[in-house]
Amino acid sequence: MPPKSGHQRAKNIDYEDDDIYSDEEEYYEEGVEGDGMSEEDKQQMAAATIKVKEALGGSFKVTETQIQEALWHYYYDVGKSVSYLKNKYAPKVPAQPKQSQKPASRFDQAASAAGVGAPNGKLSSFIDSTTVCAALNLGLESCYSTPPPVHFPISYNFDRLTEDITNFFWDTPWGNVPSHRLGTIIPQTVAPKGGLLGGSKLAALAAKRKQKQQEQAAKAEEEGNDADKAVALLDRLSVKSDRPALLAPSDKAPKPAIRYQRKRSPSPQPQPQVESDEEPDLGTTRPTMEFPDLRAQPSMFATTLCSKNDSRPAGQSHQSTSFAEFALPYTSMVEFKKVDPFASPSPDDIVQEAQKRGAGRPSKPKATPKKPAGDKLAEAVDKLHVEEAPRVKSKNLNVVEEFAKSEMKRMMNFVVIGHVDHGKSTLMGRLLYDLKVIDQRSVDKLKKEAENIGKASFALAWVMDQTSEERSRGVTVDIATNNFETEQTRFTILDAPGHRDFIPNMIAGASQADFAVLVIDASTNSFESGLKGQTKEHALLVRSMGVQRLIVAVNKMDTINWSQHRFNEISTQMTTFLTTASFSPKQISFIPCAGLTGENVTHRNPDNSLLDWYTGPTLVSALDTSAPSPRPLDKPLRLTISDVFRGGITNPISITGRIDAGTLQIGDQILIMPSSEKATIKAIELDGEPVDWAVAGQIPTLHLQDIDPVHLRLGDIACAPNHPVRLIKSFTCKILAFEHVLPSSVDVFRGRLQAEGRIVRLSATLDKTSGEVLKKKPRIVRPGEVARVVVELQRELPLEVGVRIVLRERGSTVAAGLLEG
Ligand SMILES: Nc1nc2c(ncn2[C@@H]2O[C@H](COP(=O)(O)OP(=O)(O)OP(=O)(O)O)[C@@H](O)[C@H]2O)c(=O)[nH]1
Repeated sequence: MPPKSGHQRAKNIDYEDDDIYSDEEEYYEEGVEGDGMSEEDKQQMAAATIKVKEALGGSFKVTETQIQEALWHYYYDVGKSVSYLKNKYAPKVPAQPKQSQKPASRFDQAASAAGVGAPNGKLSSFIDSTTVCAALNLGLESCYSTPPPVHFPISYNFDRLTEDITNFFWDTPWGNVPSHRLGTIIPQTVAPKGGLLGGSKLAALAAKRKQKQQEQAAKAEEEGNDADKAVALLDRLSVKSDRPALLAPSDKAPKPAIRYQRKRSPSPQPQPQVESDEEPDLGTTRPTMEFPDLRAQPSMFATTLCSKNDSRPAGQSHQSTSFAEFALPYTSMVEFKKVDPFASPSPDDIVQEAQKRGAGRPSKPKATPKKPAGDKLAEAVDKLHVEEAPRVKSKNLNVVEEFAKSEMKRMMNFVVIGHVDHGKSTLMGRLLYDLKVIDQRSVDKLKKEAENIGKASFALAWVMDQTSEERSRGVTVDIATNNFETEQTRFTILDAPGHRDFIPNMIAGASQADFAVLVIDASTNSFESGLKGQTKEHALLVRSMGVQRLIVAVNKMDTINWSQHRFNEISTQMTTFLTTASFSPKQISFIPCAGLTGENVTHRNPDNSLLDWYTGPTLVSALDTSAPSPRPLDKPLRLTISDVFRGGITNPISITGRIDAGTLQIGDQILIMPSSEKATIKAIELDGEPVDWAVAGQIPTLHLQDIDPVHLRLGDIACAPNHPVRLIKSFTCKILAFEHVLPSSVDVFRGRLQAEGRIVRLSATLDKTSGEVLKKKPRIVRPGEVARVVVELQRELPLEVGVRIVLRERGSTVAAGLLEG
C-alpha cells in the first residue's frame, strides 16, 4: 500500500486542535491500521481502481498496484492517475521519442540533478523536508520556516522519489519549459555591442570591421610589419587611457585593440533621402566599433549653463561647437541647413537692446565674434535685477502748518452702536439719502433688490450693509463706513454691528470714533430687551474706549405713535445708567426719530403734529454741535491699521486706519509694528480724494511701497521710524469691570488687534472719580468697580501708555480700560 502522504494526513487534521505536531506518532490518525488505509480509503480505492482500468482499456499493461499507487498519490483523482499511468507505462514509440516524451519540468530537472549525487540504492531511513527542498533546488527558505518532516516508508527507493516528484509536477505549465528553451546566463566578457540589444546594423558592421582588422593584423604579423604592430599597440594604449574600465576587462585575457568612439545620437526622426556624410566608410577608415556611451551625456541645458569657459577659437561658429555633437531632429535636412538660428538677434538681445535705447544709452555694437550661449546666458542672469520702484519724492511739507491754514471743515468720526435690529443701518441710510449722498435711483434699486428677497424694509439699511452676507442675513457683520458733510463738519460714519457675535468688530469701530450715536428701539419690549443685551454693553465699551460724547437716537418712534411718555421713560432710564458708566450728563443728548420714515433725522416734518411736544434738534443738528476730540498733531505718528487691501496695479498694497496721533505726508517712511518693517507712503486718499497729507483724527487710506504685505496685519501700528512703539508682553492697566473679574485667561482687544493673555494679578480697587486706592490685592473685582490689574500677553504687542484696551472672556466683555505702564 502506498505510504500515508502528507496530503492525506492533512485532509483529516482538525486544524483548530492540532496546528503543530510535536512528534511523528501524531501524524497517524486513530482507526488506521495495518496498511495504513481506513475503511473509507479502501472503498474509495476499489471504486477508483475500477474506473482507472476502464479508462486505460484492457490492452494497457499496468498492474493493480501501480494503479493504486497512482490513485493514492492523486487523492483518488481518476483523470490524473490515468494520465500519469499512460505517461509512465505507455509503450515508447522509438520513431518520435522527443515529441511523445513528456517534457521535463524544472522540478524534474532539479530533482534529477539532486539524484545524480545521491546513492542509487535504498535509503535506510526517511528523508526529511530539508533533503527534499535541496533536491528541488528550492532551499530551505522556500519551505516552511519550521519545516514539518516528510516521512517516507522505510526502504524507499530514491529513484522513485525523483519520479514521484517529477510526475507530481508534470502538469504545472511554468515548470515544463523544455530544456532547449531554458535561458542560459553567460557572464559578459566583452563590452556590449552597439544597438539597444546589441543586434543592430552597426553591430554587424562593427563585427565586419573587426574581422577585417583581425585578418589585416594576421597578415601584418605574417609579413612582420613592425609599423602596423606599433600602431596597434598605440591604439591599445590610447583606448586604455580613454576608457580603462571598459577596455581592460581582464589583465589575464587582453582583448584585441578596439577603438571606441562616442556614438552620435541618432536623429529620432526618419532619415531623409539625402545621403548622410556621417555614414562610416568601412573601406578607408580605421576599423572602429560603434559603442553606446555608457556614461550619460550632459544635457544641452546643463552644457549651456556650465560651459562658461569655451575653449573654441575665436570666431568659430555655433555649428562647430560641441553642441553640434548632439544631433537635433531634421538637422541633416537641406531645409534645416539653410536656417541659421543664431543669424538674427535672440529675443533677449532685442529686449536688452530696446531697454538700453530706452534708457538713453547708446547701444553697443554687436559683439563679434558671437559669444557662446552659455556666456550670454550667464551675462543675462548677471544683468537681471529687480527694478526698484522709483523713489517717492516728499514735498517736505510742514503738515501742522498746512492743516492750520487749510481752512478745511471740521472732521469727525462717529460710531453707530446699539442692540441688534434697533435700526442703526436704516437710520444711517436715511440720513445719507436725505442729505443727497445717495441718489433716488440707487435707493430705488436697493428697494427693488430687497423686495425680491422679501426684505423690503431693509432697503435703506442696505445703503450701509453692502456685503451679500449682510444683505441676505439682514444683519451688519463688520464696520461699514461712509461720509457726509454738513455746513460745518465732514463726518465719517462707522456703522457697527449690533449682534453680540461681532463685538470685536464693534470695538474696532469704536476705537476710531470721536463720539458715538447709540440707537435704541423705542417699541414695546425692544428697549428692555436691548438693555439686557448690547445697548448697555456697547455704551460701556465706547466709554471705556475714551468716547465722551453720546447721542442717543430713540428710534422707531413711529411704532409707538411718537409717545412722549415712552421717550421720557427711555431717557430717564438711560441717563441713570450712562451716568453710572462715567458719561457726563452734559455730553448726552436724546433725539426722538424714525429712520424708516426719516422723521427728525435731517429735518422736522411740519405735518407730524404728534411730535409737537419735542422742541429739540434733529439728529444731524445734534451731530453737528458735537465738539471734536482733541487732535495730538505734534505727537509722533501713530496709526492703527484697520484694513489691509490690494488697491490695484498702481497701488498694490494699501492700508486704512485712524491716525491716533501725529501727521503724515506722501514720501514719508513709516515703521510697521510688531513686524518692524518699513514702508514708504506712495499716495494718500481721504474720503476717496487724493491728498498730500493727513493728520490725527482722520482715517486716510495709505498706498504703500517697499513692503511685503505679509508684514501688514489688522491691528498693527504704523509709527514714525524714529519714535517706534515699544513691544511689550506684560502691562498694568486701570479697568472698569463689566463682570466679576478674577485672575484668569482673557482676550485683549485693541482696535482690530486681538491677542491672548492672562490677568495675573489684581493689584487694587480704585475710587472711580479720584482714582485713590480703596483696597489692595482684592480677591475679586465686582461689576462696576474700577481696579488696577496686571496682564501678561502670550506674545509681544505694540502697546503703550494711554492706549485703550478691552478684556473679554469666552465671548463676553469682562472689563475695559486704559494702559498705565
Ligand atoms: N417701523 C420702523 N422700523 C424700522 C425703523 N428703523 C429700522 N426699522 C426696521 O428695523 C429692522 C432692522 O433695521 P436695521 O437698520 O437693519 O437694524 P440694525 O440695528 O442696523 O441691525 P444690525 O446692524 O444688524 O444690528 C428693519 O426691518 C428696518 O426696516 C423705524 O424707524 N421704524
